[in-house]
Amino acid sequence: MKSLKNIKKTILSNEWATLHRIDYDYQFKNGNWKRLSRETYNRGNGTAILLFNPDKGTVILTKQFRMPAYENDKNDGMSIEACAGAIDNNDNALETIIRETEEEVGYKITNAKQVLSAYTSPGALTEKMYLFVAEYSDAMKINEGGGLDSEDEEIEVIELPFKQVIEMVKNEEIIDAKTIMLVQYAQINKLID
Ligand SMILES: Nc1nc2c(ncn2[C@@H]2O[C@H](COP(=O)(O)OP(=O)(O)O[C@H]3O[C@H](CO)[C@@H](O)[C@H](O)[C@@H]3O)[C@@H](O)[C@H]2O)c(=O)[nH]1
Ligand SMILES: [Mg+2]
Repeated sequence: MKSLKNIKKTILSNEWATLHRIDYDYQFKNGNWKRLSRETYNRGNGTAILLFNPDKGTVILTKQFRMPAYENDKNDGMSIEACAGAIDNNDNALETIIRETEEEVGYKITNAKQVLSAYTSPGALTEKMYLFVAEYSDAMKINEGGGLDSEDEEIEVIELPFKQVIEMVKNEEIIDAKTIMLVQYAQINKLID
């Protein structure tokens, strides 16, 4: 454990999620102590899943408007991503991703496997993401997906050849980190030929 003491947390904002300022004494390798301050944004942990069909050579992705991406790029703000959802307080990652898969893309899966976990932005976010893969088939489709109206979600479900998705990562049409990690996991582990 790093040498840390006198940790003081102050809430700067507490609406949808919580932004803290954390002040702490930190000991450098040379033995000197210094009081430092970092802001941390806490919206809980998250899950994402790459659904793949080895017979068809396809994967299921989503497309939706993301305000933070719009704010940064000032283009249309549309983001192509693996199906993903935040983990509610009393749920675990597996329960969450099964529910999100049903709500967002309309597939009932039973075989999700966690393959990676990742801090998505450890300099600013407390969020750790649990990344899954699962095989899907047309028979598992139980609704249209699209997300919850009650949460104002408007999610387009897209089924694409995996080869095309690899090109979309290369040409930067897909620039969402969790999605790139999952696509590259699938490539490295040859989930689809
Ligand atoms: N009012 C309000 N609603 C919000 C806010 N932020 C998110 N929401 C809403 O909360 C819901 C969250 O949907 P989820 O499907 O659970 O999460 P997500 O937005 O897909 O996020 C997933 O991917 C993120 C990006 O990679 C991850 O950060 C996150 O943990 C999760 O895995 C969405 O309806 C979204 O519009 C906010 O600041 N204010
Ligand atoms: Mg989502």
